[in-house]
Amino acid sequence: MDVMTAVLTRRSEHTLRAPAPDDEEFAYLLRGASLAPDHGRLRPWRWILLRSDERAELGLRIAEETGADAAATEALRAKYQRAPLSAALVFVPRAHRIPEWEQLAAASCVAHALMLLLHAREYGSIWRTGQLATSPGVGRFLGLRGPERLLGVLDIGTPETGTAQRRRIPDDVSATITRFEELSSHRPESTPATGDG
Ligand SMILES: Cc1cc2nc3c(=O)[nH]c(=O)nc-3n(C[C@H](O)[C@H](O)[C@H](O)COP(=O)(O)O)c2cc1C
Repeated sequence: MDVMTAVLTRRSEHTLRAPAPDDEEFAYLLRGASLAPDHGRLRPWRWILLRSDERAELGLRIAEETGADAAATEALRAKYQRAPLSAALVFVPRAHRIPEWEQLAAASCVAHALMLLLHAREYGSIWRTGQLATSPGVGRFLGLRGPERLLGVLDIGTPETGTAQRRRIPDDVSATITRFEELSSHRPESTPATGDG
């Protein structure tokens, strides 16, 4: 699959079944994704893979925190078992002259590269955040340390409908592009030099 096709046909997949990549295949794909732009090559991220019952724990931690009743707890438990693999993306900011926002951008780039590589292998994925990303209980469960921050999980598996070339027509985003020469006519006049300087 060429890159443009991958970009045009990837979708966030809400319904994911087995199989998902095993640990070895995930590591292989991540190795490729790790070549995404990364100022300073700081690799400010790490991943925690959750499978089977481990995923349910995410929902249970949120249920504990929100005081969910039995039915809501069960719903949360099921919610976080939707996909065969949940790959938690942990942002690991490095103490470095490269500002933190650039490191966060690098972590986002690696996630997108990974999603495209998964898609090219006919896996589906969706980046999920919500309560999960801000829950202190989930952070403790995942063993986050110091300044680390959970950026969410990539749910990964095989899309129910297959990845059959659901090519999309991209929106017209030309209005977001300005040619510099168009800007210049609106620039304020430079103040003429006065006085005897
Ligand atoms: C940082 C981030 C967080 C997201 N969190 C969620 C989420 O919590 N739940 C969800 O259904 N989708 C989530 N998404 C997926 C977006 O909703 C999705 O990418 C968007 O609707 C466009 O759909 P597409 O990926 O199929 O093109 C997230 C995407 C990003 C980049």
